[in-house]
Amino acid sequence: MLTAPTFSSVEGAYLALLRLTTEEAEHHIAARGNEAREVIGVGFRLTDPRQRLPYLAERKANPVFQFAETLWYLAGRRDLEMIGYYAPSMRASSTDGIRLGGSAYGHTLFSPASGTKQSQFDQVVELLLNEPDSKRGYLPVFKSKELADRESPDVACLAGLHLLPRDGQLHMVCNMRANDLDCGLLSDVFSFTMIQEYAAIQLGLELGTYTHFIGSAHVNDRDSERVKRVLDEANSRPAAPDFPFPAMPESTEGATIAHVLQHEEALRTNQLRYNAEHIHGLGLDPYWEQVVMLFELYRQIQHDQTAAVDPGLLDALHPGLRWLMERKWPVCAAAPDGSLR
Ligand SMILES: O=c1ccn([C@H]2C[C@H](O)[C@@H](COP(=O)(O)O)O2)c(=O)[nH]1
Repeated sequence: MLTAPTFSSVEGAYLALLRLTTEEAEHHIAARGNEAREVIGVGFRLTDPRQRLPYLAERKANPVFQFAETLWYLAGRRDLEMIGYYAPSMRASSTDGIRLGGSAYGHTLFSPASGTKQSQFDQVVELLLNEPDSKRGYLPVFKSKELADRESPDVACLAGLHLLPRDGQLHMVCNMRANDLDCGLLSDVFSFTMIQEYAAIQLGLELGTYTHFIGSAHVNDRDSERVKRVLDEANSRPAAPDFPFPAMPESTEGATIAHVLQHEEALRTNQLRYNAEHIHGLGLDPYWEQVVMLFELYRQIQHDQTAAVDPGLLDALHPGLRWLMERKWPVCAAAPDGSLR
């Protein structure tokens, strides 16, 4: 078979790549001081790109960051202020403490390029509405000018995203020059499949397959202990948790993203606090209400000195998101008096 191996969710692909790098690494590299085991030229296909979260207690995926990064991309942003609140480690990638560079993929994709009114994304959507069979719906992200600065801490790892409407479905092929399999892959696949689903809605198409190709697939040596624990968990658990991820509502458009981000900012800056009832009254689709609930829970974790988060919010959360929140932050798994439930 010459197409990439197929998986029904990102978790299967993630585990297969971790096993490959652990057992059959081709190279040992030390680029920019990061020692890593590497395999070159790998890929996989997801038949259901909505199944974009891994349910592995040892991995502790952070759904708050995943949605924050996706919205940051979809809004075409590159400010450190927003994304640094959810991922303090990204501060090190900014040269001026204000903006991100190559890794602000959304800025490249969703904000108008200089001298134009349309973003690359809007141009590709227009192209594909006119000629769905087109092979030109490519969104380049890595820029040749990034090669000029050898000291840059932030060079795009995403080479580009290719949108392919075929038989009523929107397929996407992603090309990455490099992917950190333990730290980068999961958040990249989450955000890129969200961009794919958003694009499918704008084109009036069903969601198709997602194919991911990587030039340098690697695991840093400093992460190898965690990778071992993740693989041990996957090998020893009786069954993988199964929490199907819902579809993005068809009403989703740029204004929806802007609306969710208004609430995001108010919560990030601790100007508002919500309970589940407030969130149900915001006029958002239940899908996007879930995202505001995640931001409110994160506000409680960051800004309130609380022994336990609001149990009403946890009860209103999608069971898969709740499962992840409880494993990521002990304060989400605590009873109101702070003891473990
Ligand atoms: O979206 C991203 C951005 C970065 N990385 C990882 C890949 C590399 O481990 C590192 C970038 O290092 P350089 O290749 O730029 O040295 O970050 C990803 O996996 N995904």
